[in-house]
Amino acid sequence: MNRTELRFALHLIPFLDSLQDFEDGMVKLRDKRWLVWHPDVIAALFRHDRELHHPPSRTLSPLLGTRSVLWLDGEEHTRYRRTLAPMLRGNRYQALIDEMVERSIAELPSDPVSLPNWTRRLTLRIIGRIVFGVDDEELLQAFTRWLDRRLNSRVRTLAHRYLTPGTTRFDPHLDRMLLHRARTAEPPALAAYLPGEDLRDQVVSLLFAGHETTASATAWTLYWLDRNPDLNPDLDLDLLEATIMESLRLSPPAALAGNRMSDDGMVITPSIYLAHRRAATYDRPHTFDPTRSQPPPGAFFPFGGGVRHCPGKDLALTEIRTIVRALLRHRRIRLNSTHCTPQLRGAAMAPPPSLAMVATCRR
Ligand code: HEM
Repeated sequence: MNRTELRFALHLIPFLDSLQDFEDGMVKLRDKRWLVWHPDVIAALFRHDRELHHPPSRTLSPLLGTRSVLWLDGEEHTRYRRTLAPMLRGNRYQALIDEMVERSIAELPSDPVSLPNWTRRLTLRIIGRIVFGVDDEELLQAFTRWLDRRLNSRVRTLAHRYLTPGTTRFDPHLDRMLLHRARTAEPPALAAYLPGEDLRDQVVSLLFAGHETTASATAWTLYWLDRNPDLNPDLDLDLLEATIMESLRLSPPAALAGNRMSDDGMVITPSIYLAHRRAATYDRPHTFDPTRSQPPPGAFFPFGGGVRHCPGKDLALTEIRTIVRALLRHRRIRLNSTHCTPQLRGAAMAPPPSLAMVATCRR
């Protein structure tokens, strides 16, 4: 591994920050491996996505399995997408989300809680209900413990990736519990529509993809609102939407989209983080400004793009909107947000667990 790749692997965010003035909007990581963020290149890449391959993430595939929808390709991938698209529409679950959010807010103590941990627990409960059709707190806690042991620390993540590459990191006991829940799910729960042969990998992938990023997007939105007390998006839905979008721009939950590979083996990684902070595209790129105008194609893609664009986008936005509005309606929020260095979980960029929220009742 060369020095550039080592910095990419070990210090992703400082490495990306060091590239912010590169006008080309692309950098070679090693032979046949490029990191790209120029909007024209990104737009062209997504336009031709169907002709490209989508190799598995070396960090995530030992956890999510080789059959995960995140890296299946061709006909199999199209079939899964067709099943998932109608099942992940946000308005289908609005009543369920309202009820779960209200309950979680009612349970909030008046003592400080870790904001990222709270949003993670809530979004996992929501996707758990969507996938299995029932609440199973014990199962979700076991899933979180399993995930945390593998992704919670950058050192652990990298040790697994480079010292024991290719080793699966499944927990047979947890897999048995997940499969039992999935096999006994009744329609309209999502698991009831997934084919039996890949069930474990798809269920784990949906639970993972369906909560980590949404949790971090919600926590970042609340963070930016706390830093900009003049904004009052509770009263204005357009402003709330613009605030969420600007938070997704400046603090994208996924710093990188999935790898793309050409027939001759050239691997291209789109950098969401760098595209969203490009000075040639955005005026004052590091300033939080929800009044920005529409960015050009290829400049804003928090949910990726092309044939792999996130199928959970609508659901995620419904969750973020609902959680933020309900919190602002019921509680007065204070965060201890002075030092908020992003924490990486895989390539997901979350606020650190030390970001604490005090939520007092509004009277
Ligand atoms: C704010 C929240 C979310 C963000 C920022 C986000 C972001 C992303 C990104 C960047 C990708 C890769 C796209 C690409 O490579 O072009 C992706 C893929 C995916 N996401 Fe999301 N996501 C979010 C929420 C969700 C939710 C709620 C679900 C529900 C299960 C979900 C399920 C998936 C799946 C299954 C894929 C793989 C799609 C494929 O490869 O065809 N995501 N997401």
